[in-house]
Amino acid sequence: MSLDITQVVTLLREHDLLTTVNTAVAQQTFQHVSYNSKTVQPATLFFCKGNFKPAYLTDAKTAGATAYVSETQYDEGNGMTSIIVTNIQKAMSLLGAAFYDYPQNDLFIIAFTGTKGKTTSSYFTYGIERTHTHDRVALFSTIDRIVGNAPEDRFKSDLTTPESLDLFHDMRHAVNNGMTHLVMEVSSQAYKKDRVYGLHYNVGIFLNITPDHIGENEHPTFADYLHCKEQLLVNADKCIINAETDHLADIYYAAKTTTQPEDIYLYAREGADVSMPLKLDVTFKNTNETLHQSDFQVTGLSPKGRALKVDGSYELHVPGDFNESNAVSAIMASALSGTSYDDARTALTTVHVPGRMEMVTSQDHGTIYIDYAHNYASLKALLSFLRTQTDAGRVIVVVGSTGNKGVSRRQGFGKALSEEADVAILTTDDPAFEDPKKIAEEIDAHIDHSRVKVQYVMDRKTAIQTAIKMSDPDDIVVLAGKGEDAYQKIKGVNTPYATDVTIAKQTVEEL
Ligand SMILES: CC(=O)N[C@H]1[C@@H](OP(=O)(O)OP(=O)(O)OC[C@H]2O[C@@H](n3ccc(=O)[nH]c3=O)[C@H](O)[C@@H]2O)O[C@H](CO)[C@@H](O)[C@@H]1O[C@H](C)C(=O)N[C@@H](C)C(=O)N[C@H](CCC(=O)O)C(=O)O
Ligand SMILES: Nc1ncnc2c1ncn2[C@@H]1O[C@H](COP(=O)(O)OP(=O)(O)OP(=O)(O)O)[C@@H](O)[C@H]1O
Repeated sequence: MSLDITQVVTLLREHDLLTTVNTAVAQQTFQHVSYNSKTVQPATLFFCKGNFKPAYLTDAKTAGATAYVSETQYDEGNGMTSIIVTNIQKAMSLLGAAFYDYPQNDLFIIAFTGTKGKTTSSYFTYGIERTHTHDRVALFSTIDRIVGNAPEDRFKSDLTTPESLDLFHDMRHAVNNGMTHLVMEVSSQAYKKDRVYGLHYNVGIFLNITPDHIGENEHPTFADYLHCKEQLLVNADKCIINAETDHLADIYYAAKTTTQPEDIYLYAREGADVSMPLKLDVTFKNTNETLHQSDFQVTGLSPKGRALKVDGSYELHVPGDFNESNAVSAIMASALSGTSYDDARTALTTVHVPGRMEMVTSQDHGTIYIDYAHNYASLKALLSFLRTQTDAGRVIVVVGSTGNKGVSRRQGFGKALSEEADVAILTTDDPAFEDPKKIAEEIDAHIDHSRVKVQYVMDRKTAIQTAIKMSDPDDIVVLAGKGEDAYQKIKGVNTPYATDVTIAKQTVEEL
């Protein structure tokens, strides 16, 4: 892979991003691109972005960077080619795609956004596409990034949607590994930070939106959050929208700005209250639901919905009524890539999503669910589903909340616990630089104590043990918020943590 200075300048000019360019030498070719001085090699085009310090440019130059792209001119860059732009994130995304030779052109890309269900729906789609493509599908999710089928092609993600240079690097890697399809999650931050600027998807899916990710370092307002999420549809050839989402009209019109109505698909559960007079294309209904499994029936309603050929019954071994809706989005998205009903039906029976609705059973105590629910909407959806499945026992929830972000979640947890839980064991999540006890007290301030018994057990492992030990066989114990996280973010350090599933299993074994 390489990029020469003429291509850089042309591309930036075409997109009206170039302010000035001062070339150090006439002909310059870049063999590497980087936004981190620690990874710079000779002949690197270096990007100065974010909370950047000029000293990083000195480091980059010393390591062999020959040019830098930046919104500001730096003395530290004297002797290098300086490429000054109006928007570094957009420039980085465009140049990243060009450097890696537009790998997106060789991939059928299915992209999900939504406040909740992105990871789950992406795993469902990945499972279906694995069957359909005979294992030639990549996955960029919050949990894992999978760029091939060898063990070394699978690694943990640091962000839901990677920084643009990493994104295009990994796409190229996937294409070189023979991948033909990509399933990816696109966070609202990805649009806020232009990590996916210029990227188009074959299919874009909008799952739902509820207030979240609003605050310092995220979105200033809900309107900004909604706008960022809608950009996924604006950049998709075909759009699938969950018609049960809040703000449907706004979302539909965003899709319509660039996509013909014939290519916009709406789905909803049978009997759902759809808030605008639009015709559904696909509907679904539950036919059998237990704590372990969901059976549901999908029906095409409109001519284009029927043309997807997704009609029929499906079996999902990831419980939760909300997961039926996630599965329908995956079925429709895969159908648009040419997947057959049989492939989708077969794949969904075996699909597993790490840290989502994981179940651990015990003999003399309750059934334990480990789930990534970490805001009001998800905890409410999770607990109300579990509540409908248990007539006798109590719902015991172990939960904390993150520090220095998503502060509104604390109130949301208090509300969801008041509405659906019997016992809340307040504990530590990822406290960052905050005191976890104070976070727990903030959750507690929103709990209705006439309905919910509250305990504080700040060590998460002890909290889990306490919850399991206090449970009776017909109780349900929910370990919420961390999914399969193997760390706790404490004072800027990812402190190793055994995972909720491991601790739950160990506790059960030791009982
Ligand atoms: C607010 C935000 O978007 N921050 C992201 C951003 O940070 P940044 O550009 O300021 O980078 P930085 O780490 O402060 O460093 C500044 C620059 O100096 C460079 N540097 C640094 C040290 C050095 O020695 N040399 C050097 O060159 C860094 O490589 C970087 O380019 O770029 C970094 C990668 O380059 C990201 O890790 C970081 O995400 C932060 C950690 C984060 O957690 N963001 C969250 C809010 C996020 O994006 N979440 C969404 C999911 C939530 C949702 O659904 O919306 C996601 O997609 O994951
Ligand atoms: N469609 C849905 N509606 C409401 N809640 C959901 C839905 N799907 C999943 N959930 C709940 O949200 C939790 C997180 O799900 P998932 O990881 O799939 O969402 P996500 O959009 O990737 O979340 P995040 O942005 O927080 O990573 C699940 O563990 C489950 O409790």
